[in-house]
Amino acid sequence: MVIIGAGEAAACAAAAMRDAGWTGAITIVGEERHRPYERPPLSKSALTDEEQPEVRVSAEALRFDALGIVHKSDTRVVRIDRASKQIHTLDGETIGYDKLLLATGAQARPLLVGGGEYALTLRSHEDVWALRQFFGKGRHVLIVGGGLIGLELAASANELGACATIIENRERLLTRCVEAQIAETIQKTHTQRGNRFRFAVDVESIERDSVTLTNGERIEGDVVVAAVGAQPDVALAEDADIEVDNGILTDAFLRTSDPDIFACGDCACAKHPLFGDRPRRMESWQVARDQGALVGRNMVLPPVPQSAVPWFWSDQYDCQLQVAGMPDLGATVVERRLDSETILYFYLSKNGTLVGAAAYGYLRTLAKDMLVSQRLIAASAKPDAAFLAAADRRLKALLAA
Ligand SMILES: Cc1cc2nc3c(=O)[nH]c(=O)nc-3n(C[C@H](O)[C@H](O)[C@H](O)COP(=O)(O)OP(=O)(O)OC[C@H]3O[C@@H](n4cnc5c(N)ncnc54)[C@H](O)[C@@H]3O)c2cc1C
Repeated sequence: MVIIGAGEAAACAAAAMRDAGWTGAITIVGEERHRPYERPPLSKSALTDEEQPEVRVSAEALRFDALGIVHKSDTRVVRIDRASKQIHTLDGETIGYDKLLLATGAQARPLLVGGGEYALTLRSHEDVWALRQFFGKGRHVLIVGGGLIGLELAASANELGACATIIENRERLLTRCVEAQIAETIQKTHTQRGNRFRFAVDVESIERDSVTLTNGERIEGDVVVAAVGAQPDVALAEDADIEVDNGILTDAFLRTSDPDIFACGDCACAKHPLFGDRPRRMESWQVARDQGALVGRNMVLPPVPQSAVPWFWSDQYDCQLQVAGMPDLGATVVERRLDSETILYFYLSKNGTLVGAAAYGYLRTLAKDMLVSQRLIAASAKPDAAFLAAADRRLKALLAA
């Protein structure tokens, strides 16, 4: 078993292969110098903690030695030869495989405007080092992109006494993943703390310490950060003629168009039996873990399809955003107000099936309902909309129905 990429998904897959009974060799080849580590803290505690940030190694990677899993770090794979079932590394090494897993993740999307090279990005532990020096008291951080990473960066900058200006080319924040009401609340939280926004305008050009917008405005700051999304790392798959479309395409069992090659995590665009025929690519820690665990199992045992409900979160200040399932498949949206700060939306498909849920506010208030929502989505439940809306009625009762 060979795995390309040494992130969260790879670590879970390798451990799952052993858990499924595989006793042969497992080799993970990753270009970073660290053992697989958790990326979510990079935009949060790794920036705000006073101490120097340490790599937080994934739980499964701590078991590599005990499980007899070989991890080749600092090693970039440059080619897959499907005919001879071998991969080739930049150092000239050749490694043969019986089954191969692509867990190559994603890279921060660069800003393709004049001076785009001045903008810093955040994907790796090393990127945090570059950013930290600009996140102190009195600094002004210019963030291009009002998505989750951009907003978390703005919150972290703010917590350290800096001010952030977010430039977003859509009319509002988070158009892709949440209701306008949640986006407005998030924006308000930032504004109250002194962060600023520019909407519906693009960046024309960048200099080391300023951005010029397409409306002619020039904003000065200490650093420019590009937070304009991530692109799946599909180059190896494309070169090997494996099917790719916004990620490495897989069926619900996480098999690619080559029966001996699998894909999972941020690089994979996978079918999911709960959410129709269209394959979906998710950038989520939990999805990377769930898909890793499933694919590791499927590479050893008779395969079973994805069933875990996709889920992600974002922490900003003392609030959390959580999204489960596929809200974009919803035809009807039902609001459930949990308290003055915390709101939950349910997304029902045309036939009344619960396909998604999104909540924003205090974790302690929303956590239970979001857990139940995931279970209802997994069960393809068709809950009564009035029941969902009534915050005094316990969602758990719907599980028994
Ligand atoms: C700053 C940040 C904050 C985040 N916060 C959250 C959050 O709050 N909540 C949430 O749900 N998700 C969050 N995520 C997303 C989550 O971390 C990712 O979805 C998850 O890490 C994906 O894991 P992965 O293993 O698929 O890919 P990755 O973690 O990207 O790992 C892929 C690895 O493969 C390596 N690789 C690629 N190509 C090659 C090659 N040719 N040869 C060798 N190695 C190669 C890469 O260098 C990388 O180390 C965050 C991500 C970032 C970047």
